[in-house]
Amino acid sequence: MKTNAENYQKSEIQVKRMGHFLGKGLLTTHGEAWRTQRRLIQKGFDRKQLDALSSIMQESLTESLRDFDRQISAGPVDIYPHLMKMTFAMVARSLFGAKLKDEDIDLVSHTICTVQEFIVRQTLQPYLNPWFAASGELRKHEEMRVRADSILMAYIKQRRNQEPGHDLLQTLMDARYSDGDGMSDELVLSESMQLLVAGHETSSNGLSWLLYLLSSRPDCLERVRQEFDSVLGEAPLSHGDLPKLEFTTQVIQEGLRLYPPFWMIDRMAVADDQVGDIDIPRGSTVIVYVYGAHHAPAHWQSPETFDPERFIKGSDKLRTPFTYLPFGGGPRVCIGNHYAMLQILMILSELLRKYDFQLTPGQTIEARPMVILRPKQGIRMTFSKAIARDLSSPKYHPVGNWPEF
Ligand code: HEM
Repeated sequence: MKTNAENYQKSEIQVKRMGHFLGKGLLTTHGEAWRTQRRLIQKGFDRKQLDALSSIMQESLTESLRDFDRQISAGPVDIYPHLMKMTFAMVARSLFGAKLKDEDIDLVSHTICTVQEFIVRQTLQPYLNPWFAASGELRKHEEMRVRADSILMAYIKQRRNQEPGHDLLQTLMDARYSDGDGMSDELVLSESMQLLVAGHETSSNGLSWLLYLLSSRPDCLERVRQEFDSVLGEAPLSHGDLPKLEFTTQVIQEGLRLYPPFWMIDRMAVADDQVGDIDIPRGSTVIVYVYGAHHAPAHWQSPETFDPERFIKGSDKLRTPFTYLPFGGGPRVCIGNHYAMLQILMILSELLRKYDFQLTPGQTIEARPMVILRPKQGIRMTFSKAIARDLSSPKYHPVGNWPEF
């Protein structure tokens, strides 16, 4: 991932299969083309830009919570699809601006989900590819993509004739190559689509596991609530609040350790190589087993225990490099990692402010390692309006009585 990273390119599923539907962009290119794009797009995720995006994100969240409020009043819900809807709307509006219409968000989200599932089928059952082509399955998915493209392209064309926005679309449009040229509309579109794909099910997945973990740890949940109360008071969260939310950040880091959304990262060796005493012939698929590294007893004390304190400030200096890598590592480390942390903290702060929540009893929660580490049968929870809490009465599990995971 770092040493000799150039020798390990993205695997066929990403470059060939995803590239067929998504065109060229950060996820599907490598070499000089990738490096140039990465440099330009990175600006969209710097501190100044995240400050500017905070208000669009907050606006989107307020809108999503209205819908969520209606859903939870009818009884227990599987939080997974709800959080996915919430985070996707947020990423989509961070890209295309607060005015992006709900129906357009829904159509693009549905397209991405359906096309992604199709790509997985193409990869797991490659012998069916001739049939997919002959039966019209392939064309059906291509047409879906064309429809989603045309919707997003209309926003891009419109923006070319409008006042500049404070969103990621503007960053993509304003970016300039060394010769002074900007990206074509087609490239802006495929980079936008790739950011939507990459940000689609990642933060929501992390958040779902986090709520599950917190529902079993009232002591941690209470500390998180107290930290939000003391840092934010009644105000909405903005990017500048992040360094003050130390414990909550540790809780999120520990959640991403136990349940890394990207449980593995795949690469293909371009040329022969050797790592330690292992020969890696050209063409080998190499899997970076993120889940394994995060749960290895050699690197983590009681690895299955939920213990946010292991991420106490400065602890990373004592850790063996690359034993904690929820966002990957090296030059292709997640470009949206700071955005994702902001997004998770923002949603968590509002959910805790508005609701108390409990895990619905009697369900088995299991992880299912698909492209992302999904909960196999979802995670059902009951939400009720948060009541004023009496913090003086010690009603929670004492530290030391924590359940194991
Ligand atoms: C908790 C949330 C997230 C997690 C755990 C996560 C994890 C990752 C990982 C592990 C990689 C590296 C993949 C590889 O090396 O093959 C990656 C890459 C990437 N992520 Fe994220 N991600 C998250 C959220 C996001 C969000 C919200 C966005 C965009 C808005 C995003 C955009 C990207 C992009 C564009 C890449 C490819 C970067 C490149 O190859 O240069 N991610 N992510």
